[in-house]
Parts: sequence; structure tokens; C-alpha cells
Amino acid sequence: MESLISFKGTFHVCPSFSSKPTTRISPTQVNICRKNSLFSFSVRAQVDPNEGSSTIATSSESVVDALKVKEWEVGMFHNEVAASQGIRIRRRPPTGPPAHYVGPFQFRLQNEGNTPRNILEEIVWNKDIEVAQLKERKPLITLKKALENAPPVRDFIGALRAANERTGLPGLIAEVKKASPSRGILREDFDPVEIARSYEKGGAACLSVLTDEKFFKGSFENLEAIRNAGVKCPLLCKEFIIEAWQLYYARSKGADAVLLIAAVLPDLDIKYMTKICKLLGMTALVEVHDEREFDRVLGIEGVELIGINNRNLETFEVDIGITKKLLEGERGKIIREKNIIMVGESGLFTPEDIAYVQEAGVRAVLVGESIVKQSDPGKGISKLFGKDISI
Ligand SMILES: O=C(O)c1ccccc1NCC(=O)[C@H](O)[C@H](O)COP(=O)(O)O
Repeated sequence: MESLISFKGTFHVCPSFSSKPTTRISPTQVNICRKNSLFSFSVRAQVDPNEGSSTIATSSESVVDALKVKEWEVGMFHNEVAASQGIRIRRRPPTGPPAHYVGPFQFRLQNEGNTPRNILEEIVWNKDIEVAQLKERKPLITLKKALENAPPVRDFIGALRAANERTGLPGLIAEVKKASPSRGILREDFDPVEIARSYEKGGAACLSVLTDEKFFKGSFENLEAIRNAGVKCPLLCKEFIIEAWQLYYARSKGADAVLLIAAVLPDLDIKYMTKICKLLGMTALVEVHDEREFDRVLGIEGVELIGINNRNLETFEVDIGITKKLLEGERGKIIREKNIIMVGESGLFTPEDIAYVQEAGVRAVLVGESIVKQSDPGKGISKLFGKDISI
């Protein structure tokens, strides 16, 4: 392929996290001409102060770099769309992490544009890099092939409804959770399969398996191991989903449901991802924390399962009154009319807590800490509900 780059000087066209000593200069217009086509885009060029001569990547490298830049720009555009919907979490650091160089030392200057504003943003920025690396190893085409060998999907919502009808109590999604950013390590002797079996025995309708490694000490190996151990409860892949690719990845590892967080995903992403979930046979649990997020999600067609997280993921503050507040009035009415199943999530420790959120209108609960910390997690379920709910 014949390429011609109309640019003079030394630059590295990449929004990379390179450790090379570089100095930022203002965005530059680069034109790439091919035989019968011309397209142009703006890039942030980086000048290497230590290099006197000009170097330019080979044409195929330039195209790869150009694509990386485009991808980066889409991420930036994503930030703008998200902000217009009240989403404070930025998908990527707006300015990237700039490297500064003084003498033999390199350091990064922290500023508003390259420092996460809260833990959720930090998780999302980390996930963005993680997913990009995973995607390189397993492109979508490979994943789609892997789906042919994935275990069949189980009915997540059906299991919650059945448990709710059987016990008269909210169906339980019991969380296999080793650690969390707010609580640190919850359980040292952590055997995910043992815990999952114990939950199932104790009457859980479904399980939630944390797969994030860095912040929750979870893994996709845990999800796969639980699935392959013959546990019958449908499995929620508890991940920070930012790209559709992750839906296919979760399914290939045996997930029956995935979590979509409204504080992170714009409406169009939720709509499109919900559709992909349906195509894959999976359930999407769409999570909200405030009125604005709830109203956005209620306006998205095809959403059948909504979780109200009592934990503010930016501040860690937990208040089970959030569930009640959000389900009062008109919103509660819409939920009943649309026959949406509501899930009360986080901060549930006692039978009184369960009764409180049930009274507010939930037909399912998602619980981690209070049961995973018990020496016998299955028995912890009886303590949580104030009665034995096992079959
Ligand atoms: O739990 C955290 O500290 C946390 C921090 C940042 C993002 C998400 C986080 N937790 C995810 C959850 O919402 C909970 O794991 C889940 O609802 C169970 O909560 P709990 O019963 O309070 O363990």
C-alpha cells in the first residue's frame, strides 16, 4: 500500500504511555494520502528533544499508529457524550499521562487531566488499558469462535423470579467477593468454588462473581472454575464493562449475565450492549445509584433487570435508604407497569435490611460482604434472611 505523509519533523504519533523522554506540543494536523483517497485527522505530536534528526515510522506503522490515535479520539468524544448525560466518570484521562524529563529523572506531573477523580474513574481507566491488551490477544473474531464451545446460557431472571415466588423473599444474588476497594480483604481463605457451592446449598438463586483482579482480587478463572464445577445457579460476571468486546469475553467464560453501570456508560452504550446481551442469550443487570441515572435507564428500551446500588461508587458511602428513595412515586409505578425486576445492592446485613428493601419494592438482592465473611457462607444466608431459605 502506497502511503504519503505530509509532515516535516520528528514525531511519534501515539497517545501512548511511552516512557521515552518527550515534550508535548500542540495538536498538529496530519494528512495521510493514499492513491485514491485522502483523509485527515488531528493528532498530538510528541517531539523528542534529544533527537536531532527526523525519524518517521514506516508506512504500515504509521497506519497502525493513526488507528490508535483515532481510537483515542473516539474515547475523548465518548467523554463529551457521557458528560452531556451527567456522567462524571471520564472514560480516559483527557490529557493522557504526560511524561516529564529533568536531567536523568523522569516523572509525571499530576494534573486534573491525568489523575482519576475517584476510585470508579481509576477502575475505568485501568480497565481501558486492560481491555485493549486483552483484545489484542483475543480479537473479537477469535472470541466469536470460542462461543461455540461456551457452556449454555441459564435464565438469570427466571431464577430470581422463581426464588422470589418460592420463598416470598427477594431472590438472592450471592457475591463471590474476596476483596474490595472500600473494605480491603474480606476473606483470606478464599476458595471461590467452595464458597459458590456453599451459597447454592444455602438457597442463593444466582451468584455474582467478581472478575476484576486489580481492585477486587477476582478473576475470570474463578468464573470459569465455578461454572465448570457444576454449580447450577446462573452466574453474573461482575465486571466493569466499558466495551462490547467484554460481553463476548464474559460469555466465552460461562457468564449468564453481566453488569452494566449507568455511572460509566452513556445511554447508547447501554442500549447497544443490552441488545448484544440478548443476542448472546445473556441478561444485563443495569445498575443505577441516583434519580438521573434511574430515569435514563428507564428510558432505554429492552432493560428488564435494574439494580439500585446503595453504595456510592465514587465516595464509598452506603445508605440503603437510596433504594427506598428511588422507588418511591412515579418511578415505582413505571417499574411495576414494565414488569422490571428491581435488585437492591450493597450494604445489606440483617433480616431488617432485607425487609426494608423488599418493602421498598425490590424482588431481588445482591449481597457480598455480610455473607462472604461468614465461616460457612451458606449458613450466613440463613442469618441474613432470618430463616432457612434452602430448598
Ligand atoms: O465494594 C466496593 O468497595 C466497590 C468499590 C468500587 C466499585 C464497586 C464496588 N463494589 C461493587 C458492589 O457494588 C458490591 O460488590 C455489591 O453490591 C455487594 O456489596 P456488599 O454486600 O456491600 O459487599
